[in-house]
Amino acid sequence: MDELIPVFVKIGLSEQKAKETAKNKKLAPMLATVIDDAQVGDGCDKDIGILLYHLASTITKDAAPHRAYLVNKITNGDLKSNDQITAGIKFVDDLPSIDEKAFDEATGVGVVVTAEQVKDLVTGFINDNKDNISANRYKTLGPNLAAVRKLEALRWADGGVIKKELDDQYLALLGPRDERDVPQKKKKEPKAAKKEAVQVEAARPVDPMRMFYEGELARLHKPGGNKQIKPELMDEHLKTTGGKVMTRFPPEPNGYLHIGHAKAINVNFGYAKAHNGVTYLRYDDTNPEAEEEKYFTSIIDTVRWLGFEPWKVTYSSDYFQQLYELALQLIRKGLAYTCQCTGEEIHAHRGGDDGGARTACVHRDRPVEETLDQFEKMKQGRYKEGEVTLRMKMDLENGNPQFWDLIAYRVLYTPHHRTGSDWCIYPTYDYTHCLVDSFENITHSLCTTEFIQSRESYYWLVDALEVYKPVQWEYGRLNVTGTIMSKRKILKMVTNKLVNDWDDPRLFTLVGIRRRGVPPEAINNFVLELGVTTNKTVINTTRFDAKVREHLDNTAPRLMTVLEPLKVVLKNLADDFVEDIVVPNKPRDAAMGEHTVPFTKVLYIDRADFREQDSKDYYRMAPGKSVGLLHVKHPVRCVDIEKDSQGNVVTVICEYENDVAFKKPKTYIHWIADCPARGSPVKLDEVRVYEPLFKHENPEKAEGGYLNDLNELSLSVVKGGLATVGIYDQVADWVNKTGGKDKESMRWQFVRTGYFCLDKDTDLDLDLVKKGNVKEALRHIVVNRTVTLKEDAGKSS
Ligand SMILES: Nc1ncnc2c1ncn2[C@@H]1O[C@H](COP(=O)(O)OP(=O)(O)OP(=O)(O)O)[C@@H](O)[C@H]1O
Ligand SMILES: NC(=O)CC[C@H](N)C(=O)O
Repeated sequence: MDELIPVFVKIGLSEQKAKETAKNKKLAPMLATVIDDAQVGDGCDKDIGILLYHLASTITKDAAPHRAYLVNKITNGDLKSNDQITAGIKFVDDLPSIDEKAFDEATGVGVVVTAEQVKDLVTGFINDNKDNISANRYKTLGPNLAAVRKLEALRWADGGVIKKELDDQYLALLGPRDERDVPQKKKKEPKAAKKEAVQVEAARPVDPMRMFYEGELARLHKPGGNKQIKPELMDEHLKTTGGKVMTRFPPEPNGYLHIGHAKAINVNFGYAKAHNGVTYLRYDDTNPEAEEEKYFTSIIDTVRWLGFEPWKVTYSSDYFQQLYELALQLIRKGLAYTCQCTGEEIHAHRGGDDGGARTACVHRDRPVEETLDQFEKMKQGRYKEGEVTLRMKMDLENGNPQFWDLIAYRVLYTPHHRTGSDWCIYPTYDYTHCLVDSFENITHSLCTTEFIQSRESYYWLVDALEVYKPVQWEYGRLNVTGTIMSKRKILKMVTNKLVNDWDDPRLFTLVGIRRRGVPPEAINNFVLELGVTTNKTVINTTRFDAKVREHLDNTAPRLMTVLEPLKVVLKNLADDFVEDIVVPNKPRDAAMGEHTVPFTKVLYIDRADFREQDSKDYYRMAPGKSVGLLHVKHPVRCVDIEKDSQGNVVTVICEYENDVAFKKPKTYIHWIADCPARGSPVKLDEVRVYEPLFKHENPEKAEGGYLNDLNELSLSVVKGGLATVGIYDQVADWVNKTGGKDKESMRWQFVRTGYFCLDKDTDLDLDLVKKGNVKEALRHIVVNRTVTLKEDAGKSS
């Protein structure tokens, strides 16, 4: 693509860079397209050219449909830095359509940070951290530069200006670098000790709570710092709360929680915890049509399972009377009116969609008395559903689509799960959320960024009613690709029986991943380590799996199992030969305990560990070859095979090489003794192996939508698997430690196979286990594969 070189030079790339770029098969055509979009084939300002280059080299597949939009934002001068472009790509990634205001907000369009502001903020930062900087000197410069750059107020400032300011202030505080700042050469340590030191370093946990002390969340106001329309509102608030941080997690009880909610739970409970505050679990139950008892129960269960205890459990419906009384006040203030417009009329009045202006409806100026009368009739059930609403008189001039005459109340005759038929008028989210936050003295109303535009109406309403005003702060949603998270869509899969239920382990509902064996700690660490900023986070399920694996690797006992058994006979051992072998539950971790398994003449190995045709790069069992059996002293050599009438190998005859000079085998495989006297092997009645539920990264964009994108191979059930008797000790141990109620918390690494857990369909008699008879207690064993052993699962997938 040499013909592109001069074009690339014209936009400001050096000759060298242009040549390199032209050689790059992916980047060259993308940059050419971007240049085309920008219509700068004949050249442009170098600054613009560099930005276009950054766009072309970093744009993702999912952001590509919005390429032209981003190009335009660069050429019109809205996006001025690589950082803004990166934020822009992230923002449009996977979006069907773009709201310009939200885009501008997310990318810092129009935000100017002066050198003076940089100076002030850096000075403040240095003052706050003076002790540490004075003690540790220039060693702190790198980490502090990173920390300063993360300050929300400097989000869009020039990186070079920040660095220079920090360098200057370090110099002023510490003077020039001297011998104290020369990095110490590490002393050479003996090999073994060095290895240990590295391991200790790697195992040190990062404090996942750190984001609440630094970064965007650390700069939220302190209780008492949020201005009120009347100062006495704050006095009263502080008197009630004692200055405590108060947050809330407010799910709508219309489905089960999903992994995105784990982020919301961690943010709300985590922020409060980090500041010695408290968190409400508030069921946002203002829509009786979608709510069911089972969802309420599951939500609190899941919050507790994740390790959080609500300070109080409340319901928006607790406040129906209070909300109603405030609605009367709003009407009396002339700030609400009953409206008989249809949904379409309201939509049309809103304007905006096709550039049309907003218009008031004929009901907007009806007399207060008339509204009071009609609102009373709404309450008395004298209107049909959809016939009338109560609307707030917000703002018709404003361009914010979420801030205009929003609906406050509607008529619904579905009985409410808590208030029954007491009410037939129900408040909307826009009316309820901010007021209930206010009643509960919430200090920080933390929610996801799709509510940014609702912030204006939130503040309007509390101020209009002159009640305490919390602060709303938004963080980016967690989206996981390769799955579906929306409750409505999962419900559709459940009702169409495309999955077994909400807790189907293939789903990313929290009950689903819990049943799949994922430990709550892994979920919490996963969401916290992703960080909490206003950016939307899009993560692939494989990244989640990696986190789960990491946790289980440290915590799950090992067990030898074979999913597809192949019989092995050690011909040189006596028929009644039995040796007890002690197997650690986790190698090199004595604290995890051990179990004992018999080693006998007849064994089972995994069929996948045997091949009739040997090859050079194959180290497992094959005719003539010697292979190790895990935890067994000597290797075994395959000397013969027996086949059935169809030519399938049914028995592998081996010699136990206890008589020949020991030679370390290239590999060790797992095995299980056939020793009925010791209860070995233990039958695994069902091993449920899960693969991704959908075929594509983005199931919604698949042809025919997500319902047509299901992977037929997402569940396979293996029957006839076997485990060593170690399973008995491990289950007994787990029951003793945990009580054994949550079966999925019995988790293992099945050696060389994957991570598994006990499924709730397992028949386990806890009383018998407690009486010491675990063998009889464990009657029907069902296990779920939580994750494969490695990302590229190889043979275990
Ligand atoms: N994917 C997500 N990432 C982070 N927070 C989320 C996510 N989904 C929901 N939340 C937050 O969890 C809280 C409770 O949400 P609620 O149950 O009302 O969810 P929702 O937005 O209706 O969920 P969905 O649309 O996914 O079914 C809200 O504050 C919401 O913003
Ligand atoms: N402000 C919020 O956190 C919104 C919660 C609300 N239950 C919703 O998602 O609709």
